[in-house]
Formats: sequence, structure tokens, C-alpha cells
Amino acid sequence: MMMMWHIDVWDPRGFHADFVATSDKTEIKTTEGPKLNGFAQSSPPRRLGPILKPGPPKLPSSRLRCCACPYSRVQPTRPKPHRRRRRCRRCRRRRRVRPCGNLGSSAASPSLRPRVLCGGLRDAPTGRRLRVELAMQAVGTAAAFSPAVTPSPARRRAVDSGRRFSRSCRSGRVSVSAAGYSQLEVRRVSYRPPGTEQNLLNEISLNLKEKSFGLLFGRSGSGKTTLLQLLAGLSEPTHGTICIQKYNDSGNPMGPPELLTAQRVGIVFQFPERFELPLSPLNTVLEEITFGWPRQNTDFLFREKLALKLQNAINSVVTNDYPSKVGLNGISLEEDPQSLSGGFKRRLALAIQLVQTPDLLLLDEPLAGLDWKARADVVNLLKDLKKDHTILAVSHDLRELYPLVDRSWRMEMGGVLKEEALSLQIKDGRRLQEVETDILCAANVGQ
Ligand SMILES: Nc1ncnc2c1ncn2[C@@H]1O[C@H](COP(=O)(O)OP(=O)(O)OP(=O)(O)O)[C@@H](O)[C@H]1O
Repeated sequence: MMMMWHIDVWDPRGFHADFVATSDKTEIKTTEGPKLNGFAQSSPPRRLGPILKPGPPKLPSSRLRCCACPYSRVQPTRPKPHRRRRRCRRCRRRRRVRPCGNLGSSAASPSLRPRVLCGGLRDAPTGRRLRVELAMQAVGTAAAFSPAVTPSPARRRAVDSGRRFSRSCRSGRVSVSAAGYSQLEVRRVSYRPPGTEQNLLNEISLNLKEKSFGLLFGRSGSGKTTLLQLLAGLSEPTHGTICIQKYNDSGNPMGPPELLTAQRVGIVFQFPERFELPLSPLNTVLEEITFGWPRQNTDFLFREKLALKLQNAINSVVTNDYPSKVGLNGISLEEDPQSLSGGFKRRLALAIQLVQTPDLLLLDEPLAGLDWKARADVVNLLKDLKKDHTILAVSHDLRELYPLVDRSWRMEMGGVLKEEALSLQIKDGRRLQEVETDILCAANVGQ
């Protein structure tokens, strides 16, 4: 049986030869450039298979785009058609950290390059551009959009209060969420650690309305941190439920209670700075804050949402009319977290939790280990956070937190919780100090 091959040869010098080879002889059918007789004779074609495909396939231009930033083109040097996700050089280099901040704006100076967002915004609707611009400015980077977007007062109010800006907002009627309020409810919770015989917590019940500040105090070893861990979903109660119940204005429950899941809770442990990422050349404040963010999701809206959360966590809005939230706007997001002062490290820990926009923020000894100035700063910060968040703190610093407290409970030894209003104790001036001394003396005796 006679076999036949058709071979297309491209010489690097630009010569082209088209071979037709049969099992008994080889001949050049057509040539371009100088004759390749000698080449053909000295290098008889090897059996390469019945069909030799020419060169790499030309991909449609849409498939050459970077999957992280649509305004960069992937280098087409070594295309791998089987790879569905392809990144441009910049995104590949920064893969560990985040996608590049290509906004598709040629006016963006490299020094002001946004580090959080990517995606083309030039064609985005004005509302989205505005929100992203606010987020960019909040993280200390001025996005160079043209033309500049100036928010209307109604839009700014809506953005500031975290509501979506709808048509009704534009006409001056800002839509308000359904009336009523929600409340954290701990219902007869008991906890016994696995493998032990004794309950650490016994039939604990407490209610805390949204946007209020609750304080847990009590002697060391009474079980306050254990209760926080249950609320944060780090351990499961042996009995009882922890849920969020919605009520209407007249105080009647609206629908069944929702279980409080770990995703809805942020917890800042005692001395959170000790849990920061280990030292590395790439470690920055921004990395600390965005450490838990999903890396793979490149959806623009998703990233926009995260950026807005970051904006809310760090700084309310750009102008001075709005109060700063965590107050990290005084420092660069490129700074090494280890070089921050104690107060700023505490703020950073709060920002990390607030980015997740939790329903409930749990703080274990938020003032521990800080000097008087940093303590005053953190108290002011908590006062600010209370306007938007429900906070439950464990602390021995009753006098400093007293102005913030809406409800307070004393945890007694044996894991029994009793409500005890601080306002009653402040009446005779030194009473709070006595409570503190009592708690701290007990702690020292315990040690
Ligand atoms: N998994 C566990 N198994 C057994 N005992 C535990 C467990 N977890 C905590 N305990 C004990 O429960 C008690 C309460 O601990 P917890 O840390 O909740 O106290 P605390 O009131 O927060 O104290 P502090 O104010 O010093 O932080 C402690 O005696 C502790 O040893």
C-alpha cells in the first residue's frame, strides 16, 4: 500500500516549501523564496503522521483578554487553548495579593494606581462610577475618571446611609427599610465542653437590640469569653438557641427567628494584634484587611461590593462633613501593620471585622493593653460604631465604657448571667471603681 504525506515547512529565514512525500520518493511541489532542493534531499521528511497542523491556532481577540482586568491583553506568545483562565503579566505577578488595579483610564498616574478594584469603569453607569470613586478615595487612591462625578445631595445621603440610590431617592423620596427593629436573643443557653462533666455556662439568656452596646463584666474565669465564642459560632451550645428576632414597632415578632450564623458575626479577640499575618515583604495594612476576601471571584459587581464595604469600614465618606469610622484614613494602606501603634493596630482589627459588615460585633477586652490616649481613641471609635452596629463587649474597664453602655450583665462564677445596670452603680460616684477593683482583685488572686 502506498502512503502519502503532505508537509508544510517554514524556514526561519522566511523560505517556504511544500512537500509531497510518498512511501517511495520525495518531491517538492511548490516553493517560495530560494529553491530548497538541497535541503529536501539532505533532510528527507520523517513520518510525522498523516496530517500536520500548521502553527498555533489564532484565537479570537476576546479570548486573549486577561480574566482579571478586561483592559489588559494577555501576551499571545504561548497561547494554551485548554487554559480557560488567563491573566496578563501584571495580574499574574500580583496574583498572591490581588488583581491589578487597571481601571482602563490612561490618565491614572502610577502612584495613584488603585489597588483594590479592577475592571473597566469608563462605560459603567454614573451611579456605579460614583460609588466606586468614593470607595477609591476612601482607600486613599484618587481614581482618575473623566468626567469627574459630583454626587447630588440626595445621592450622597443615600450612599452615606448605606442604602441603594433608587429613582425615589433621586426625586427626593429616600426609601426607608421596613419599620421595626431586630434583636439578638440568647435563649437559655448552656454549654459543657466535650469530655467534661461540668457546665461552663448555665441557662444564659440575654436580649440586645440592634445598634446598641451591651457590656459583659465579671470575675476572671467566670465564662465571659466562652459565651462570646458561642455567639461567634466557634462552639455549639449544649442547650438553648442563639437567634435574631425581628419585631414591628408595636413590639410583636415578625416571622420566625433567624439562627445567628458565624458569617453574621465579627469577633475581635483580646490582643488582636498578636494574630496579625506573619512578617513578609508584601504584608501591608490593605493585605491584612482583605486577607479573608475570596481571591478567585473576578466578578466586577462582587468586587465593587467588597470595595464599598472597605470604604464603609475605613472611612465613611471623603469629605470632612462625615465622621471617620475606624479612622485608618490617617495612615497609608501600604504601611506595614507591625509598625503601627497599639491604638491603630486595634483599629485595624476592627476594620477587618467591619469589612464583613457583621450583624453583631463581639469585642473581648477592647481596651486591654492600651495607653490612656489610645484607650480614649478606641472609646470614641466605639461610640461612632455604635450608631450602625450592634456591639457586645467583654471588659473590666467599666468607667471608660460606661457612657456607651445600653445594657450590662454580670457573669458570676459558675456561668450564671445576671443583668446589672451600671447606671444604678454610678449614682454614688465611686461605686463603679469599686466594682472594677473587685473584679481585678479577684483576677489577681486567681493568678
Ligand atoms: N474547652 C474547655 N474545656 C474545659 N474548660 C474550659 C474550656 N474552655 C474554657 N474553660 C474554662 O472555663 C472557665 C471560663 O473561661 P473563660 O475564658 O470563658 O473565662 P473569662 O470569664 O473570659 O475569663 P477572663 O476574664 O480571664 O478572660 C475557665 O476556668 C476555663 O479554664
